[in-house]
Amino acid sequence: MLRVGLAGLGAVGLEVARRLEQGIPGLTLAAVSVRDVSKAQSKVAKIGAEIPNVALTELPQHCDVIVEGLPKAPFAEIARATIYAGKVFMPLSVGQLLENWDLIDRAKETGARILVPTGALIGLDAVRAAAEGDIRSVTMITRKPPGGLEGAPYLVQNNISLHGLNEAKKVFDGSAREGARGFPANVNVAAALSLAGIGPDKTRLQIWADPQVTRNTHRIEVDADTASFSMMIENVPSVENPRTGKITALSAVAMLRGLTATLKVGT
Ligand SMILES: NC(=O)C1=CN([C@@H]2O[C@H](COP(=O)(O)OP(=O)(O)OC[C@H]3O[C@@H](n4cnc5c(N)ncnc54)[C@H](O)[C@@H]3O)[C@@H](O)[C@H]2O)C=CC1
Ligand SMILES: O=C([O-])CC(=O)C(=O)O
Repeated sequence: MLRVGLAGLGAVGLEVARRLEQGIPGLTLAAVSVRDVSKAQSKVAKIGAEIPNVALTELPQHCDVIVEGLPKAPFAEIARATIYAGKVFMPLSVGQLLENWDLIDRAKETGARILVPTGALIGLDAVRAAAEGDIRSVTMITRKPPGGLEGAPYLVQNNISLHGLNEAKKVFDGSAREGARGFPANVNVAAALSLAGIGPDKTRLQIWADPQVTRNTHRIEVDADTASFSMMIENVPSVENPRTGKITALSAVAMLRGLTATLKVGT
């Protein structure tokens, strides 16, 4: 049995916990790290009892694989602990991976692996395949309801107000790296896309605050020597955190399932 640990039990962690508790062959939920154990227990009864709640830095001692579903601030703590312990690290806060890039070299030394799920996105298999050839450009255009973008550091720093918006407004146009830094709770998908393709500085990103959309929408356009393709996903917001598409947690579940599956489909 592969022992899975969950860092954070919000929209992503909670759904992964529920799915693991329902049963995934070859995987067991071994430990969690949450701040409010009684709240977690009200959602998944075994937490705090059969499933221990431990400090972030201790989680890797109990597990083989850690799924990270935290806000930006505690990311580095669990990422470092997992990678230093030589375990498998599955981050959802992918933008923070760009901010802690030394971890890749550290993982090479310790034997840790960093597996980034497709998350709230689409088609990273095609982007990775195209990257084996020559990709000329990758552009992502994200549209979110204004409320989902409120409070983003880039908006605050640039005095961009979304109050009373009644038509779509482009609030960012730049690289995936700058976008992930300025909107850490919104475009982890752009960071993942950039890592699958041509990197965070060459991947272009636009972010629109759009009062007409109710779903977080990401459109990707790729131009490569092997193919040109465009893809779009409209994410149903999760109940626990409307900024996070429901599919995000399920992408992590699908990746976990692939760790032990006999038949694995997709790149
Ligand atoms: N890669 C992707 O495609 C996507 C990534 N995300 C990112 O994934 C991450 C998780 O997203 P959600 O589950 O929606 O976030 P969330 O806000 O619903 O949950 C985060 C949880 O972490 C807990 N937490 C905070 N500090 C903690 C600490 N020190 N120790 C233990 N727990 C702590 C909070 O109490 C909360 O329950 C976020 O960074 C989000 O931006 C979200 C959507 C898509
Ligand atoms: O759920 C989404 O559509 C994307 C998202 O929040 C992120 O990438 O951080």
